Amino acid sequence: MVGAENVLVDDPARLARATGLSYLDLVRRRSPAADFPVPDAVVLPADPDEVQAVLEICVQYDVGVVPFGGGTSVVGGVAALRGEKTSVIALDLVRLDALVSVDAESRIAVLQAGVRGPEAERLLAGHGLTLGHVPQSFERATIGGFAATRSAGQASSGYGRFEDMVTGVRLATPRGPWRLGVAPASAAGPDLRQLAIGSEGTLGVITEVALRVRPAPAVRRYEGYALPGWAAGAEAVRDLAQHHALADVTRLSDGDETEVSLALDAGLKTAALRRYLAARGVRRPCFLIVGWEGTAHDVALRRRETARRLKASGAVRVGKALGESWRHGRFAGPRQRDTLLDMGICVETLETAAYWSDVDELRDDVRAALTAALGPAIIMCHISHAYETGASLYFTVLTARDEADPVGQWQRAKAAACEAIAGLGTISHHHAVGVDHAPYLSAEIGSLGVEVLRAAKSAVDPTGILNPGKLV
Ligand SMILES: Cc1cc2nc3c(=O)[nH]c(=O)nc-3n(C[C@H](O)[C@H](O)[C@H](O)COP(=O)(O)OP(=O)(O)OC[C@H]3O[C@@H](n4cnc5c(N)ncnc54)[C@H](O)[C@@H]3O)c2cc1C
Repeated sequence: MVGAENVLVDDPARLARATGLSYLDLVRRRSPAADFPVPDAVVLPADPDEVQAVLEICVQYDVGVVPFGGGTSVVGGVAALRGEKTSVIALDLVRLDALVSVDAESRIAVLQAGVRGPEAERLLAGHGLTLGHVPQSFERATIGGFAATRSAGQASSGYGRFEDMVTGVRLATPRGPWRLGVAPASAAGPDLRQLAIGSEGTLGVITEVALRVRPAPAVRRYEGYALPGWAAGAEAVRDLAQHHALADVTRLSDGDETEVSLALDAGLKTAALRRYLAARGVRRPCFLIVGWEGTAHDVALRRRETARRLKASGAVRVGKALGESWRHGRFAGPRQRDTLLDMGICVETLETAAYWSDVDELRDDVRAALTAALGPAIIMCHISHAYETGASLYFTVLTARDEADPVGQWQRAKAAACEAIAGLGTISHHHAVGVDHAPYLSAEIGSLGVEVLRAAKSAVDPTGILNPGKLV
């Protein structure tokens, strides 16, 4: 049905689809014990009909199916868990790589699930359009993966989170095809698109996504500011968010993250910059990156208002070099992980979001929990997604790796952070639930919420073949 050449059973192909890209995935892959499950086969369908046909065969033979997009999950979302099944396949969507249609009048484009971030932008640019979804995993992650995980891109303040962009979704399910989304807004009961988005491959395989698109920006302007400390920085971002003055990219680093940027960014004249900031009363700076995209007129107008409000909040303008340096290095951070691992360092990230009234307490609690679990560690934090009501918090942690038990070391630290988060913030602002956050889901949505998700799953996937062991 998909052709023998599109069913792979060789070890390299199966191993390549066995894990995502979390620190634990990387550590396990490096370990000689290689202690992680591997799919029995990799199947590469070419289109939605082939995806549907593969699911029907998997129902018939009771085979588990792990949808695989870019494989950038950092929560165990693509782990080849079997659940109660004796066999499991990785269903790689990479061949679903087409721009299906463009409705320029409605500004909607339909993309197949396997299209990666850069290719989506390339295909849309041919029509003078952009999606504007640029997460840090942009280069590898796919349209289907973004939808399945409720992804948030770095320009979410301007373009919205991925779920804000989705106008419709097409799924293949064990019960048959399912299409959702016929109008820009609807009061026809609960919005079932929102059930599909974030379903992490447990309710169906997303084969196509209809997306709100925008004219490709004529101008991109990125610049940097410095705030005198975290509290002042968070207050400035809250002020922007609550006065509709956020730039498309709005990213506030805490003091520790700023110090690391200052130490590592060769493009910045650090000593001169420190003197300049100190002269303006900013001794321990927190950098704020702001970036606008759009027409020259729109960018100028919005930039003026953001700048006016930032000045009133005590921000000192650092200039274009800082903004551009961040923009050019925006995908580089994760590439350094292998080097750090080689040096015996444990390096991982985690994220959450909370209402403004809880943001500071949550940041303190997570830092304290990580410090108690890890001992000496560098713990950096930034806000990269801001809303009128609150903000995300993203932590980057570096510490000496416990060579005797590197997996246990991080699992204990992550559990401590999750315990600190539960009740105050969300267990995931954009990394999704997967395996790692599943134990904390009921604290957020209640045991009844988990039951509702399980009931939805048993309606569309009665024999439980889809992504065993994830989400619920
Ligand atoms: C370095 C790095 C940086 C990251 N930065 C960000 C960021 O800035 N913002 C952000 O939101 N996330 C980020 N992530 C997390 C990750 O990239 C996102 O979760 C992304 O949306 C996953 O897309 P993917 O195509 O790689 O999906 P995969 O990793 O392949 O899959 C993720 C989950 O979705 C399911 N799935 C995938 N495709 C489909 C489909 N077509 N139908 C149904 N289910 C499917 C999988 O089964 C799995 O459960 C980052 C990850 C890394 C490694």
